[in-house]
Amino acid sequence: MWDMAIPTHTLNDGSVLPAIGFGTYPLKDDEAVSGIVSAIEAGYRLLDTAVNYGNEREVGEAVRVCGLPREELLVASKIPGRDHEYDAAIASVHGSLERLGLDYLDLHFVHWPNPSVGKYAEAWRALVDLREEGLVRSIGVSNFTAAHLDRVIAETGVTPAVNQIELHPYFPQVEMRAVNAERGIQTESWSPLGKRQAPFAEPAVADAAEVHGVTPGQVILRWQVQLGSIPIPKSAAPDRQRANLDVFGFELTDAEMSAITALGRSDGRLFGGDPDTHEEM
Ligand SMILES: NC(=O)C1=CN([C@@H]2O[C@H](COP(=O)(O)OP(=O)(O)OC[C@H]3O[C@@H](n4cnc5c(N)ncnc54)[C@H](OP(=O)(O)O)[C@@H]3O)[C@@H](O)[C@H]2O)C=CC1
Ligand SMILES: O=C(O)C(=O)[C@@H](O)[C@H](O)C(=O)CO
Repeated sequence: MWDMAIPTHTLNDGSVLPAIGFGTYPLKDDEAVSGIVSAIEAGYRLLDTAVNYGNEREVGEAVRVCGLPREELLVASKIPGRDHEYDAAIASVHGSLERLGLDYLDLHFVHWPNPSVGKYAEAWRALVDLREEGLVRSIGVSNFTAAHLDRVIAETGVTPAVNQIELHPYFPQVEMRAVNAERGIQTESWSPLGKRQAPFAEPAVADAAEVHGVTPGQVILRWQVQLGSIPIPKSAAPDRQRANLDVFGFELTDAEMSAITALGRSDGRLFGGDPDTHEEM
């Protein structure tokens, strides 16, 4: 599908995702279109957006002007918390398609469970039906715990293909990665570099960077790849976009992997986004 030497993961529905994707938040307007086009030129094929990022139009525009056929790109978006009721969720996905200017999505997520509202299983049922219709190729969830996953599986008999969760060295998600793997769900990592609090100076990261002759960012993304999760780093800068993709030419040792995972801490979440309590409408 894509010509670069990027490994792939086959999902539980048979679809294939590249081992790394491109995060588009908070890119907007012209910076978003040019930034996404340069990411595609660098070799990214999986583009991650959401209704709440307010940039679906820009993502669609980048897909149209980048010069690649639509089918070589994988576009993912997300249903916001305010649209969890079944009909609203269906309308939300149609709205995403309209803003993107696309006739199908490759992947669509329930963005957050918002358990106090308690309707995430309705949004999931809507995605199951939209996949049947062919409007969405693969369906996933984001920020779901084991209990949220088990509820949607029990209610629909359909297991999400992907669970996109916060995952970076300060929050390595050992337990949730196992929860996903036990259910045959592919993990994706949001804020894979740790956003602006990136742990680039941590000795576990900096020392590995020196040993392998790469940057700290590349070490963290390689750690993500070796964990088996799909990171979706965001960068507006073409040089960092290229560097972030260039993580398939070296391998971290078991000791280096463990030392980075050991940076995890109980208060490691970036903004306290605990899926059991965080409300994102
Ligand atoms: N499902 C969910 O709830 C969530 C999903 N997401 C998704 O995850 C994506 C990525 O997460 P995000 O929060 O952006 O965090 P990232 O961990 O991807 O970090 C992005 C930040 O790091 C900088 N950066 C990128 N590459 C490098 C590098 N090699 N060296 C130094 N700095 C670098 C970027 O700046 P610059 O642009 O200047 O390079 C930017 O400030 C989002 O874009 C979004 O698609 C994010 C949060 C929640
Ligand atoms: O970016 C996303 O996908 C989110 O879900 C937001 O929570 C985002 O990370 C944010 O705005 C954090 O303050």
